[in-house]
Amino acid sequence: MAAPTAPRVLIRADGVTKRFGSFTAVSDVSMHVEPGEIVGLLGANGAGKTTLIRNLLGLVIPTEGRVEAFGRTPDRTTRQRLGYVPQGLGLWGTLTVAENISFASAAFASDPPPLDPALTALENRLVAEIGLGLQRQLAFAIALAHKPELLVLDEPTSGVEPLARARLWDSVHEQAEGGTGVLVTTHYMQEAQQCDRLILMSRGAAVAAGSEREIIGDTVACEIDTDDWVTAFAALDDAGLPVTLDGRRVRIADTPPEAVQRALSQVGITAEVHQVSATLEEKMTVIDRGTAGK
Ligand SMILES: Nc1ncnc2c1ncn2[C@@H]1O[C@H](COP(=O)(O)OP(=O)(O)OP(=O)(O)O)[C@@H](O)[C@H]1O
Repeated sequence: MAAPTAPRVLIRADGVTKRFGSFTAVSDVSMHVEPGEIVGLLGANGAGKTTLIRNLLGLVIPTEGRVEAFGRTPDRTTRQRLGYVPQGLGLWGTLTVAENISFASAAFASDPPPLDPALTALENRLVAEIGLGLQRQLAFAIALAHKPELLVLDEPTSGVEPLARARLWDSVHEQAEGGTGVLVTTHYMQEAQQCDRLILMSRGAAVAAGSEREIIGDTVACEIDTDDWVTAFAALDDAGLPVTLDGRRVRIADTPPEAVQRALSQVGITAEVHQVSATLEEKMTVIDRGTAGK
């Protein structure tokens, strides 16, 4: 019987560290993306997501470790096989919509992408003069025009209104269903559910990986039932506990109920405290607190 073949890896980082002077922006990160999967790179601002992507694309050279795109060191030929939408979108503001498309089609030897009628109507307008939402749509259409095997999207939904955000995720899923691998960064933890696999970054390091469920593991949070949620929140915050608000419900991750009750009793609040599974956001807070000062 033939040995099973290893899944084809589109892009891979192996022990990648990137330093800028004495500052370590990415610390010993290993990860990969396979065809047809959506891998989410999650982390707060400054966690190192963009720097990792820039290493993977060959735009900066790792200080240590190795990156591979389509089985080789990233270069101009590997760039032809991927679609990249950077945070700044990578469009030419002083060229028209049509000129941006021609430029990209010439660079990638591809046909012009099909455009939404709203964009077609603005073909002769300078990109700098059209709204950010349409600019994002254009950047996305251009990134897909040459039918990339891998799509790399850096914060594609940042500042995007909810409907456009949902449409964008639909397009991402459509690409993945067609076999394209997707690497997407976001600092919106709610978007984790859109991904097949997550990598959490904190202060340059990949601190957790897996599905949302796997990453949360058995971390729990306390939920407090009280009408005086303002006082409760302030008291728990003053006690240095990782307190968050879910609507008007006060939650504290990774803290024993007794410690919560103690902090509440200091301000004269007696409330029921239930333990529930932590959210991904809470898990991230717990991890961030754990890595603070390291
Ligand atoms: N060229 C550079 N020189 C010095 N420091 C840099 C450089 N590029 C990035 N950094 C620093 O590296 C850290 C990680 O930045 P990076 O942009 O990778 O984070 P991020 O997770 O993508 O966050 P954001 O969502 O805000 O872009 C930041 O502290 C940033 O200031």
